[in-house]
Amino acid sequence: MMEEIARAKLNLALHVRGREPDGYHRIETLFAFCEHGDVLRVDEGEGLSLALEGPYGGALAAEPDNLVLRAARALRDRFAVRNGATLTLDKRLPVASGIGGGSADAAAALRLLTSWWGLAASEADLLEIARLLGADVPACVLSRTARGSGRGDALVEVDLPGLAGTAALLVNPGVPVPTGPVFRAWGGVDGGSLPEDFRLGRNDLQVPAIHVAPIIADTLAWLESRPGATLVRMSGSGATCFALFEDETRRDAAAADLAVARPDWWGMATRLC
Ligand SMILES: C[C@@](CO)(OP(=O)(O)O)[C@H](O)COP(=O)(O)OP(=O)(O)OC[C@H]1O[C@@H](n2ccc(N)nc2=O)[C@H](O)[C@@H]1O
Ligand SMILES: Nc1ncnc2c1ncn2[C@@H]1O[C@H](COP(=O)(O)OP(=O)(O)O)[C@@H](O)[C@H]1O
Repeated sequence: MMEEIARAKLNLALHVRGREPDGYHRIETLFAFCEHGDVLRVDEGEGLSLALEGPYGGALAAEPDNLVLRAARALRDRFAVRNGATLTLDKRLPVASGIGGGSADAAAALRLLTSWWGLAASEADLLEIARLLGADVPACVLSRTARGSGRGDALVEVDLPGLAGTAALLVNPGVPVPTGPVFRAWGGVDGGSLPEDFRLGRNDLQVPAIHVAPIIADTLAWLESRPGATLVRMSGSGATCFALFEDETRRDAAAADLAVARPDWWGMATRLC
């Protein structure tokens, strides 16, 4: 048995620069990754199979073509693999929530099966396969801090001193928000490029996402009122919002408050990688 973590992805800032004729959007974003996420395990088996467990496994039970299996098949076909794999996904991240759960799972499958099958696949090979699976999947293959442009799949790794280890609290108000409709609700006005300091940036999908799911505004307001929060923003197309904290003590206090004040919301106390 081998296992791989599918780290939650955060967009520390996300600027939408324009809409392409094919309906996709040009974005500039800063990707960062959390210490925690879903967990994918592999064991021996005939053919490819996937079992789901964990708090959000049920939410994916009806998914006809899980991204994990799509990634596994793409890798198997590319490298003419004859062996099978029995996969188990411990789904801890809420589905369709702006933290790339599905993308991170697909990326974890590529990394895990490369080791499990002993393939001579380079990171560049995995990035190429990832691009076909979704705009966010290449960033999740790296799972390292990076600036993304184009569709979010042209990546440049960045080293931001002091970012690793930053205490963070992720909060989701329990409403699944599909990505396509949020991009389509974007107002079409280019607010300018992503500044070097992501704290001075924005998430341009915040306003359209609040339009789709108004409870996101309450989530942001709740996080903003937490002592010690230094930055509060929505991630991706929502609805998950995050707060970065001065220290873990105040992050933990906020997480404890959440469990009491909003027991029906999902929260994850973590640190940036
Ligand atoms: C918004 C972001 C920010 O990181 O994250 P999530 O909210 O999904 O986590 C990503 O751009 C999402 O990437 P991903 O979820 O892989 O998107 P895809 O499956 O490729 O596309 C889903 C839909 O989103 C829209 N889309 C996606 C990326 C992009 N640059 N422009 C778009 O317009 C398209 O309508 C597309 O049909
Ligand atoms: N392993 C998976 N985890 C989550 N979603 C998946 C998975 N496989 C397929 N999907 C589909 O992909 C959609 C987007 O998922 P996800 O990547 O979690 O969105 P987001 O990036 O906004 O969090 C889901 O609504 C679901 O239908």
